Amino acid sequence: MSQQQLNWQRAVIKVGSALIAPEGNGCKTEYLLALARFIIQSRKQGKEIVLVSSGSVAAGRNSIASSGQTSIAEKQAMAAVGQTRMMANWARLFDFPCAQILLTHDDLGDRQRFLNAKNTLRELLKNDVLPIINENDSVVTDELKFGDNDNLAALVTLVSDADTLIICTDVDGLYDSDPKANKNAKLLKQVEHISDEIMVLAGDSKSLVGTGGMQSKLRAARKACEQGIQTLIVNGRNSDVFTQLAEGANPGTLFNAHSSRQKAKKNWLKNGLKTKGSIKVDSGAYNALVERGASLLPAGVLAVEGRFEAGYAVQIEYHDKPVAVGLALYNAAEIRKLKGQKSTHIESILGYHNQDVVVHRDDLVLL
Ligand SMILES: Nc1ncnc2c1ncn2[C@@H]1O[C@H](COP(=O)(O)OP(=O)(O)O)[C@@H](O)[C@H]1O
Ligand SMILES: N[C@@H](CCC(=O)OP(=O)(O)O)C(=O)O
Repeated sequence: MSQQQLNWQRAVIKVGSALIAPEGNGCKTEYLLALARFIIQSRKQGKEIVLVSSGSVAAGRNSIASSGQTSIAEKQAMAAVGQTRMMANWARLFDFPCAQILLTHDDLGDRQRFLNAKNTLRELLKNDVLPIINENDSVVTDELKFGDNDNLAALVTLVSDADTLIICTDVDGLYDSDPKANKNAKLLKQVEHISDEIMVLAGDSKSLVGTGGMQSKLRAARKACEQGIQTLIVNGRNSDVFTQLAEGANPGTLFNAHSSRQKAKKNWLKNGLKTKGSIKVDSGAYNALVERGASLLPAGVLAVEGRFEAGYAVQIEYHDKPVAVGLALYNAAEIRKLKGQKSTHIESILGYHNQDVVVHRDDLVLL
């Protein structure tokens, strides 16, 4: 076992169909109890968790007639039945509320919807609700698909601003070859860098009900690690895994983040999204951002330059010097109207009220 103590504050936990519906036709709680205990315990310690749960198709399979190969329409109908069952299965394990979010690729590609998903998650976590996310299987077509929930989970770490991704599956982690095909396969405890040599270790076999296989888990891990998010692949069928996770140990394969979260976020905000304008702030706002790591309130805004929509990256300037980049929660014209105003006046000025702040501290990095 690795000696490295795991440190995390907000994790996305991805649970594969193999754990929700191990026989491929209907939900079970057998493999979810230890994970649920871990979630409850972690939340009590003040940590935050977002679940990405597969299993809707497998959970609904026994209610939709299908002869031979299942058609897309049949699968989508299975997902429609199974999604509510899967949610009910989770909800009975917790005495706090669970919330369902169903996403398509299109949702996260659109700035406004990306921002809405971000804001919703933030509110849910603030209210101690457990968000449970799946792909909106009943409506997606191939072009709009994430493809698999490992990929979806990697994107959700970005939307939810998590620091850790934990992928729970039915094997102990990444082996040097498929453990189901080779009984001498060796488990890799830690991977510093997901190189092409590491990528080819994953075979293309899947569990009875899985979609992505190990290859998609490695692609997801690589995506997350590049964004500064450490990733673990663990065996969710083994209850001892969650005892170890709770102790800060690595019970599977740990993929180290390639850079710091802050550095990756800065790169994403500056280069990935490209800043579209700037917001000039007063000394009070400057001090709040720099010294207290606070969000930017409308009261501290002096001027706005450029044209941008909500969800775009903007530069924040003090005395004409760039001090931070962040995601704007309102568009340029709206922020012009809000400049110097109290947050309590947002509703009367704009006619609606989304957030109290113009840029949230979670979506802001200092330069
Ligand atoms: N190198 C490897 N190490 C571990 N598992 C592998 C490897 N290559 C292929 N696999 C297969 O990947 C499967 C897990 O993927 P998948 O069936 O999609 O699970 P899930 O339903 O949890 O997403 C394992 O059951 C295993 O057979
Ligand atoms: N969205 C689909 C699962 C897709 C998927 O990637 O499944 P899995 O490989 O079991 O994580 C469902 O809920 O059935």
